[in-house]
Amino acid sequence: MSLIDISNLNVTASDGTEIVTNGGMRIDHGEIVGVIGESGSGKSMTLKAIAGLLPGGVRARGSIRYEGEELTTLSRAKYRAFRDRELGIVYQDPRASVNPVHTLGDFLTESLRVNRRMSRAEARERAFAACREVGLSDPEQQLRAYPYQFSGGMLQRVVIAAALITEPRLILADEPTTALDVTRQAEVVALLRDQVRSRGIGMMFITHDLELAAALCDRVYVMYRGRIVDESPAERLDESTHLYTRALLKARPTLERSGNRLTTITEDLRMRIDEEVLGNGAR
Ligand SMILES: Nc1ncnc2c1ncn2[C@@H]1O[C@H](COP(=O)(O)OP(=O)(O)OP(=O)(O)O)[C@@H](O)[C@H]1O
Repeated sequence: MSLIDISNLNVTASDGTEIVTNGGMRIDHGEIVGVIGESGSGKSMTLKAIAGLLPGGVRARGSIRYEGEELTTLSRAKYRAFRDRELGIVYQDPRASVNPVHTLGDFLTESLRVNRRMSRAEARERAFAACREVGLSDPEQQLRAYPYQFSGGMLQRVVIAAALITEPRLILADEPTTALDVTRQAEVVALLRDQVRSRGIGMMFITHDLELAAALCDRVYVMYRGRIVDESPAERLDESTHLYTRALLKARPTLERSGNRLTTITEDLRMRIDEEVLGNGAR
């Protein structure tokens, strides 16, 4: 049985606009699954549907099973308990995940104290260990600090520590390195990969970056206009025959052809992709 098994997922905005159409996806135990696609293709909304964190007015229909348990019918309270028990979530901007007026120690220990009812001392011990695991050298001092005292890369390490501290079995990572400078990006990806692999847990990793997805993931889904249009083992992504995946591969910025990515997907090509994917030209 897969860790996560999604079928017929439809995510709809309050005005009826379809955001995700007939989504189907699975993540096996211990598997790192990439989701790639352009901005607005529905990657984050798929993640939020799994986490039960869709914005107000946005609805999900269909089936999302976690080890066979249907999530879409859970009450709010049960969904919250499920998230706390099973999921770790890492977003793009670490500053949006933390409370600027709370110390990082409070941030890291809050869910342990509130949801796991750990004593202050026990939660602090756990937080120290979690900090060391993500490469923070002086937890004693760092846990007393406030978010503004940390660089983006260091803060993302703390957010990853917080995502792992409750020992989840699935990490949902939404472009976790996009907001970081290039030198920090590789470190944070390596940290996530090492932690996920050594714990044998699953991860959904959303990215715009095809090369990163190919290098990090076991399997990759490609999304276009709310639809999952292609799926490939990561090491064979380069060989995909899907028109859109081929267009993404061609549009990759290279050293010779740097600059705005995806500029080589021309309107003409887009119309052909729409015809193939949607069956009837533009939506
Ligand atoms: N609160 C909302 N209500 C209605 N529609 C929304 C809402 N938030 C986002 N959308 C729409 O849902 C679609 C998918 O957005 P989503 O954030 O999942 O895309 P994405 O692939 O993650 O893009 P990005 O890479 O830019 O984050 C977009 O067309 C977006 O405009």
